[in-house]
Amino acid sequence: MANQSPPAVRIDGLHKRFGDVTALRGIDLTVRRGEVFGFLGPNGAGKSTTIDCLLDYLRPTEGRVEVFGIDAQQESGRVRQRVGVLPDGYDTFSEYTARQHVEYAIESKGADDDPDALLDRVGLAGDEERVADDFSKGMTQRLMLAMALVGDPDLLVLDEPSTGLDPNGVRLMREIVREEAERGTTVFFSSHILDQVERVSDRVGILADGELVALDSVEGLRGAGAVAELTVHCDPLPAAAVEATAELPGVDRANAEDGRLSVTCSGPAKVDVLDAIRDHGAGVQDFEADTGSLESVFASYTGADYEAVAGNGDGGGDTAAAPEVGE
Ligand SMILES: Nc1ncnc2c1ncn2[C@@H]1O[C@H](COP(=O)(O)OP(=O)(O)OP(=O)(O)O)[C@@H](O)[C@H]1O
Repeated sequence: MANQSPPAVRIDGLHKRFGDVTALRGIDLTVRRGEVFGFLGPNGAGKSTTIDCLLDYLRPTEGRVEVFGIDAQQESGRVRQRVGVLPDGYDTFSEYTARQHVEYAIESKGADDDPDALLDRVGLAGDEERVADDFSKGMTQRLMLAMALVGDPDLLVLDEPSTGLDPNGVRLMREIVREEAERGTTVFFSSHILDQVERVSDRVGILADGELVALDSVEGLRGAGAVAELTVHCDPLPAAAVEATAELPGVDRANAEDGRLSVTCSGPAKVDVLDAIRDHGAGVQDFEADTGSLESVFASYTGADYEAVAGNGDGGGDTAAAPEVGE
């Protein structure tokens, strides 16, 4: 073999136009083997279009996509053999039962999975004989996930996987992503649900208006883009320390009250703040840092209002709640 380990996904100069609409404006992206990659962006940013080019459901206007070193357009059959897909929007075969759907996926891939075990894994034990047409949206999403897992794929592509899921379904989806990642599966999933992305991703790419505007770990993005709120408990707290802090680059605000210094600053300025306080004679007893959520990063890169995006009625369940703020 010429190359032992090409990345899971390599996207070079991907452009896609639909008539007058430019959906992708030159995406360059590499997804490493074994990582969980969250593809984040507001509605219409181009997430599904990118995924559709990766699976050869759409042909790029320009650019190239490779999956495990295989050209996604020239050899889409080979690519699909190694990929499990949960599409954004789906058509079930109305007269087929859940088990028949999974059996169909097993047959198409030439795999030998146990359909009932897969249905059990996605929480559909007991529903094997039911006709998929009778399924709720969330149950259909679970069924599609079972089909995506057929054949133990090397790459799982999940387009808006939380759509229609209740909080338990969202949690299950997260657990399955983690389990798959632990087994070495690469997971590429798109979402505008920040909480979902934040909890499971090794790295995140933010897409806005057809361009990749940020690419980093969740922590890296927070550090680079977010505002930090520091509360530093000091004894003593000399006025000089407060003044010096207020004048630091990256600091917006510094207020002292009852031996507590509250500072609003850019993420990277946090360390300078603590140094300056100590250098000016303050005795730092304790501090708390709220380093901001991915919400603020998302908003700063995309200009999108997270609340508007999260509350767009796609049934994100508990995911629509504000993300947990890290240390
Ligand atoms: N078949 C099509 N014909 C015309 N325009 C299209 C087509 N498919 C997508 N687009 C446009 O391309 C842009 C990107 O759409 P895409 O579906 O990739 O966004 P997305 O990030 O997946 O959005 P969402 O979060 O709403 O699913 C949008 O402006 C969309 O209207």
